[in-house]
Amino acid sequence: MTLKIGVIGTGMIGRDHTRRIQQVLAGAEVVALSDVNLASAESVRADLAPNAKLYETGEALIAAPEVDAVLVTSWGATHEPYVLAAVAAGKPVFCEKPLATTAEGARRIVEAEVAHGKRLVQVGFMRRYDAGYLALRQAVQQHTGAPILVHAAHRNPAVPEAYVTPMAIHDTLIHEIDVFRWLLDDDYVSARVLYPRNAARSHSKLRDPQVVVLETKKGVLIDVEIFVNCQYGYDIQCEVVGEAGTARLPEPMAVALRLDAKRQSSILTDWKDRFVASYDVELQDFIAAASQGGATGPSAWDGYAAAVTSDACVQAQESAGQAVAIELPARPALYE
Ligand SMILES: NC(=O)C1=CN([C@@H]2O[C@H](COP(=O)(O)OP(=O)(O)OC[C@H]3O[C@@H](n4cnc5c(N)ncnc54)[C@H](O)[C@@H]3O)[C@@H](O)[C@H]2O)C=CC1
Ligand SMILES: O=C1[C@@H](O)[C@H](O)[C@@H](O)[C@H](O)[C@H]1O
Repeated sequence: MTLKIGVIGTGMIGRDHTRRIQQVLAGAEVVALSDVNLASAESVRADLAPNAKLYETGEALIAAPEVDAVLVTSWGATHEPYVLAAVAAGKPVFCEKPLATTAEGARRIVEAEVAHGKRLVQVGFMRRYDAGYLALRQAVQQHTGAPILVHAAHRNPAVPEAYVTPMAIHDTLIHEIDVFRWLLDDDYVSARVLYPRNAARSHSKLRDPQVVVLETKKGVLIDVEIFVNCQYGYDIQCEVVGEAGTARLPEPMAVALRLDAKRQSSILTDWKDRFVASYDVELQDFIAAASQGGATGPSAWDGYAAAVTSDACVQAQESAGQAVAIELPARPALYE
């Protein structure tokens, strides 16, 4: 069976996911496209999916009889209504992060899915599929002993002028928020945010870098540096300190050069290249589960937990170093 997918939002990642479905992955085909900017959908159709039908609205695409499953890759604030519409239609839906821009919005999706009685939603937390993070998790489970500390960094070379302080949480830290719950099999109890002086390349609406300190239920302390104008590259770092030893996220493969009296190797600059294989595996996983009418991988509950945590982190950004409590209600049985 070929899974017939409709894509809502054909910008940077919608285009890239369409490319992987059409050219890299097996078992699926993009049959429908929609974007508020129809010219963008038209261009993706011309370049990648000539047989796809264009829809003026995401709602019409979700309702279309030829669409078996939906990809939501539009702007974050538009995700919630599309995911709710897909769940109401009983269609599996892959939603890029964030699941919703507020915890209440994500909670509404959890409630709709629980009422439906079966998982339909996968959230685009692709790091869970990254070979490096999978190896790190195995090392933590088998070798380091119980984790005590995590030191991490999320560095982007540069961001556009429109990127402001809370986006460091909603847009960027959200990946760490999810991956550390998964890596440590734990949940958060509090968040703090600390600021050094602003980097010279920043501006009045962006505190950069910043350090987020998360504490977990099991007592692990996690410090994450977010530095989105670090200039030198796209650099994701993570070290877990356990009772018996430490484990570090592997560096992406890079040729080791000895040249001009220096040892050197390149650092990536684009998140698309850093996680290219993980995006492939997460979407192949979606195709497999959606072909059976369901969903797997990062769930709506994970999207909700991330939204609750990111709301607390944004509050902590405004609380001058004070800890902000993080509390989740009981996890519904659907997500056990
Ligand atoms: N997992 C990951 O590593 C990444 C995830 N993302 C997430 O993917 C989403 C899209 O990001 P980008 O592709 O970078 O943004 P983008 O701005 O390049 O593309 C978004 C597209 O959505 C369209 N759009 C906006 N509102 C819409 C609506 N109501 N209905 C239909 N289309 C609408 C826009 O016209 C645009 O073409 C965001 O939620 C972002 O956080 C983005 C980059 C990486
Ligand atoms: O999701 C992503 C972007 O939206 C975000 O802006 C970047 O900071 C992240 O590294 C990337 O993975």
